[in-house]
Amino acid sequence: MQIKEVVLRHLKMNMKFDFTTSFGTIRNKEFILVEAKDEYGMSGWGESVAFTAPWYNEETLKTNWHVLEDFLIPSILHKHVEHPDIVNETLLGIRKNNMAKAAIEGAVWDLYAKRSGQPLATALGGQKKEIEVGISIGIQKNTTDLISLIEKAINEGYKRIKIKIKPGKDIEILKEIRNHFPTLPLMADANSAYRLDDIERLKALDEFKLMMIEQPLASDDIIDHAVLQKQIKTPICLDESILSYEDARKAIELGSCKIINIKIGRVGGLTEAKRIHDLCLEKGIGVWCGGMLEAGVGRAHNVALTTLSNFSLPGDTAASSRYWEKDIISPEVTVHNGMITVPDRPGIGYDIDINAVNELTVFEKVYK
Ligand SMILES: O=C(O)CCC(=O)c1ccccc1C(=O)O
Ligand SMILES: [Mg+2]
Repeated sequence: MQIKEVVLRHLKMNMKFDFTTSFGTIRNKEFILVEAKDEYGMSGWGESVAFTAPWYNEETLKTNWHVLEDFLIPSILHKHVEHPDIVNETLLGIRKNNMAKAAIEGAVWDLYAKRSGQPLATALGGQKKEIEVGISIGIQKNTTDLISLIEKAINEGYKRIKIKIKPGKDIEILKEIRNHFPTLPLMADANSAYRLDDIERLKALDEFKLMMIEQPLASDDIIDHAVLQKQIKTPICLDESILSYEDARKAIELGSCKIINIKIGRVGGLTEAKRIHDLCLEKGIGVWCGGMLEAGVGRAHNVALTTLSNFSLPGDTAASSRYWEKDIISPEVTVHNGMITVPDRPGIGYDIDINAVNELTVFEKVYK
């Protein structure tokens, strides 16, 4: 196929809630939507998960726009693209900037799947017809609020609950949660808020029988995590530290984690995400699909990826309606009893609500 035109749109969407993690509070969602058109005028869609501030990682909406406009779009525009697997290879001259790469690669994957008349999930090799999902709840002002949010999520059927923790907002809170919900599938995400010096505090979390603790130590670390894993019972799941297949290989070899949270944006696209998934399957490492508060396009990509066999743990892909009054896709992503039914139409399998997209777009630019 030939990519004849790419449209970048900067969208602003109101989120239903503020999302607080150990690194800060995300209030509203601004992101880049990528539309790639082929020689027949057919469109594929991708979404950048970079936020406006470089808190989670170093990328931002503006750095993504720059990298897309000046490097990534010129490197694929009017080129012959046999298969989306080669997109990242073609873009290899560019280091990191994984969220920018994933956004354009995702659009090409959607286009490829549509052209070949198959759902994106099938094009990726996924077999599941429905996927299990959990929910990620931010840090709350008080534990009473947190408990009631957890209760609501359980009643909605979510298969596991993830809470955000940091030093001082951990042991007491988890104790309270366990008092209310002794057997709840529960995990905690620290977003790099601890250091090895906090080891006693981290050991104290073992008694809560968490499914895992996500990214307790530094965002670029795999050495200290290996030291920590030997001293705590709770399985460590890495998020921020794993940017590629190579990172995953090294972390697994060192024993830095027992589980990996795969985020398409963080690893530079679906092709790399699939490679990491396959490696983890071979090495007996559990995987699940992380979330970045995505709008509909990114959410649809997460659904498709999660159909691969080794996504054996519930991910963070909650229903569209949890985040948005109205999503940019139709139908929206819905969750029943903690399950999402995988769409069986070609490509991402959800239509783009172009009126909604136009309403939410603050700036757009066409490249051809
Ligand atoms: O609901 C979601 O999309 C997942 C939310 C989440 O946990 C998260 C959201 C923003 C940035 C980082 C993370 C994370 O997984 O660490
Ligand atoms: Mg995380």
